[in-house]
Amino acid sequence: MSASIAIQVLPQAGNDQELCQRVDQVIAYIQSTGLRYEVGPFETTIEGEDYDQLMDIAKQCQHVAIQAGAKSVSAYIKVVYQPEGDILTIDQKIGKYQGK
Ligand SMILES: Cc1ncc(C[n+]2csc(CCO)c2C)c(N)n1
Repeated sequence: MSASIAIQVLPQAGNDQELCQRVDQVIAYIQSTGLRYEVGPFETTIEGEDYDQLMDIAKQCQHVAIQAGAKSVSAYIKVVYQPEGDILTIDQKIGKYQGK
């Protein structure tokens, strides 16, 4: 595995329900990419072999939040990248905590 990103998207919203609806649309977009991902209460982690693809997905998440009705959106993004492709995977990091 070459890269992983964790992205927290915070769309502007009038209440928690609106916030959740907008974050849900961002997560649906992430699901549609077909990459391995893990949703958490603060952020979603995505991993893949193509660093540029992951960065494009991170960018597109902002557009999806705006399309979902947010007037503005903040995002906090963490990145791990290793061109040789030997990073720890999501499963290697947290599988042991999920009873896998
Ligand atoms: C990309 C991204 N993934 C997860 C969260 C955390 N989060 C906030 S609200 C919510 C539930 C939506 O129904 C979740 C999972 C986030 N902020 N941004």
